[in-house]
Amino acid sequence: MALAGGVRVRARALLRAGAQFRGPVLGRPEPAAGGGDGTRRFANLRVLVEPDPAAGVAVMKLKSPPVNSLSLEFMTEFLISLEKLENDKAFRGVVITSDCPGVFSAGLDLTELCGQNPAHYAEYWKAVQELWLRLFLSNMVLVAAINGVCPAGGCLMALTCDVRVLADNPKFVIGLKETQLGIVVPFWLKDNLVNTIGHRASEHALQLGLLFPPAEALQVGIVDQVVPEDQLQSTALSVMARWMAIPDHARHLTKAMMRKATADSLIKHRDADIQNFVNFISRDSIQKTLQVYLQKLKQKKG
Ligand SMILES: CCCCC/C=C\CCCC/C=C/C(=O)SCCNC(=O)CCNC(=O)[C@H](O)C(C)(C)COP(=O)(O)OP(=O)(O)OC[C@H]1O[C@@H](n2cnc3c(N)ncnc32)[C@H](O)[C@@H]1OP(=O)(O)O
Repeated sequence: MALAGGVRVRARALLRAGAQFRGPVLGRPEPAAGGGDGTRRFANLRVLVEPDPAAGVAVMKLKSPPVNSLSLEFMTEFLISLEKLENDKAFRGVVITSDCPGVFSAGLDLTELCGQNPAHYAEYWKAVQELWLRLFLSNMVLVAAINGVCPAGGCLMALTCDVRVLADNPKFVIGLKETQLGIVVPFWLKDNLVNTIGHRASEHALQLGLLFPPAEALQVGIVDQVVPEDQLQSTALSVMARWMAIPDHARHLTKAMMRKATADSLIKHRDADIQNFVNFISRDSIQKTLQVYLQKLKQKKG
C-alpha cells in the first residue's frame, strides 16, 4: 500500500530536506550507502532502524523526545522507514520499540490538535489514518516491545501489531484513555480494540478510558506477554523467531483475511471520518478541554 496523497507530499518535502537515512547514527560511523555488509543501521530524525537482514528482522526505535508524540513529522518519518523495510525483500518482521526512556508513545501530539485551522486538522487526521492502515495491513510480522507508558495514540500503534510484549513496570500503563480527555475514539480504533480484547471488555475499557498496568493488561488481553524489563528485547525477538518460522504467504494472506473487514470500513469512509474529526476537534468545548489538559501537562514540572 503506497503512502496517501497528503502524507506522500510531506514525505517528499522531508526527503528534499534531507531528513532521511543520515549517518553516523549514535556516534558509530556507518559504511558508505549501499555497503551491504548486513549490519548497517539507518535513521531519519525521529526513528532509528536497526536491521538484521540475516534474521529478516529490523528493530524500529521511536526516538522523538521527549515522549514520542505523534506529530505529523514523526508519523511521516515513521512511514518512510516502514515503507523502506517493506520494499526490501530481506525484511519479513519488525520489532517496534521506544528509544525514549519510560515512554513508548504519548499518543497524538496535542499541539497538532489545539489552536490550528481545519485544513491542518484534516491533514493531521489523514496522517493518523494512514499510520494505522499501513501498520494494520503490513505484510510483515509486527511485534510491539512496549518499554514505557502507552496511552491513546501510543496504544493505537501497539494495537496494530501482531503481538504486544509489555515490560513489567507498574508505570507502563496501556490503554485508550480518550474519554478521560473528553474525546471519542474513532470507530476503526474501537474495532481494532474489540478484535483484540472482545466486545464487553472494550465497552468498559473505552467508556472508562482505562489505562491498564501490566498484570491487568495481560489479564484483559490487550498485551500478549509481560516480561521483566531487562528481558523485553530478547523476548520480542524470540516471539518474532516463532512467527518467522511460518511461511510468509500463508501467514500474510491469513492476516489480510482476518483484518480486511476492519480496514475496509475505514478505507470506504476515510473522507467522512476526516470530516467528523475536523468538526469534532474544532468545537470550542473540545478545544478548551484539550488546551487546559496541555497546559496542565506543561505546568507539571513547574
Ligand atoms: C466522533 C468523531 C471522532 C473524533 C475523534 C477525536 C479524537 C480521536 C482520538 C484518537 C485517539 C488518540 C488520542 C490521543 O492520542 S490524545 C493524546 C493522549 N495522550 C496523553 O494524554 C498523554 C499525555 N502525556 C502524559 O501523560 C505524559 O507526558 C507521559 C506520556 C506519561 C510522560 O510523562 P513525563 O515523562 O513525566 O513527561 P511530561 O509529562 O513532563 O511531558 C514532557 C513534555 O512532553 C509534552 N507532552 C506530553 N504528552 C504530549 C502529547 N500527547 N502531545 C504533545 N506534547 C506532549 C509535555 O507537555 C511536556 O512538554 P514541555 O517539556 O514543553 O513541558
